Amino acid sequence: MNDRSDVPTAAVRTVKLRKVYGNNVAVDDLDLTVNGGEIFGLLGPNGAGKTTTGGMITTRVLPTSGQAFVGDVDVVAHPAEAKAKIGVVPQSNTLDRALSVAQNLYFHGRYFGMSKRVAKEKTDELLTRFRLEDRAKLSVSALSGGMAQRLMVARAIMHEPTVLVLDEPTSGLDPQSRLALWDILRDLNGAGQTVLLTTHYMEEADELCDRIAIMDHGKILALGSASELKAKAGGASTLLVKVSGDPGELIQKLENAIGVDERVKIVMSESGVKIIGKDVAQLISKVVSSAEGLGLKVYDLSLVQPSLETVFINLTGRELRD
Ligand SMILES: Nc1ncnc2c1ncn2[C@@H]1O[C@H](COP(=O)(O)OP(=O)(O)OP(=O)(O)O)[C@@H](O)[C@H]1O
Repeated sequence: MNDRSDVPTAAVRTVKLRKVYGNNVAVDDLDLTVNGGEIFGLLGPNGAGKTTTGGMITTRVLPTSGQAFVGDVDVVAHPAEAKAKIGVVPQSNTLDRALSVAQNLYFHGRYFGMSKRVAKEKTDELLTRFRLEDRAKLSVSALSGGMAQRLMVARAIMHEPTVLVLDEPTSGLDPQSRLALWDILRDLNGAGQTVLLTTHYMEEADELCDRIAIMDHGKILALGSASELKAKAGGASTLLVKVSGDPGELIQKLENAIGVDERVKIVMSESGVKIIGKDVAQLISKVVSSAEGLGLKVYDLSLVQPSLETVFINLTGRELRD
């Protein structure tokens, strides 16, 4: 007997979800499931299609084809119903500058059908919870970036959505505000809130997310927990080499000396030359002699353990960063 009554409905599900802009396939037949109660991260470089995916799930971008569901609600067929189940924190500041901090919350509550009394109570509760009570009467333009972001999260969860969707939530925040926001998201999730976020910060995905989908060119390249993804990279680590002089020459020479294939990849990054592979520690002497042969001085050499960055480079041959 195939009794599926005990299988919980996914918090978010996409079926062959697709968005095409002109000739550009921004999201390419994406099948994705976010389980209730998890923090799910879409990790990828700029232009991977993360924002467009989030936009389609949150009804702000119309799919070219395919479907997206929040719970069992089809977001294209029933956008109003879907919106009530979704809390959105967009990439840019969308707080209403004509309103005070408290009013931004209050009117959001009213918009979602709360009575004046309930909207007022909820506003006060959220201002306290997000440590904004002493700013309640101020204009939102008086808030720091971190505070504005906290207010946007407070506003997004005010109507108790099934899923909280955040697009690059810590982009542009200082490190302290970033950590504070991670704490807030962990607390919310601890209280049962399902979270879907997009990010191009591998640390953010690594630290925060239960499961991560690595995305590039509109497709998911790999999916799993951070440790599962790192294990999939076959334990590849990174040898980071810094030389005085032109590292381009060194890359050329190393490619000849080491032989680059699917087991070893060499990329140039801002921080130096990265050699990625399983046993790269064994290549140290070859790297040093290659550099010396070119008259380049190696002034730093370090071995970096597998990270999501390694996973991304292994999958694409490119760096995750811009
Ligand atoms: N409104 C639009 N019109 C035309 N092309 C678009 C539009 N929005 C996105 N694109 C294109 O779709 C692709 C995916 O963009 P998207 O913004 O979803 O990526 P992303 O991974 O979220 O990157 P970012 O972090 O820069 O927002 C890119 O090639 C982008 O140029």
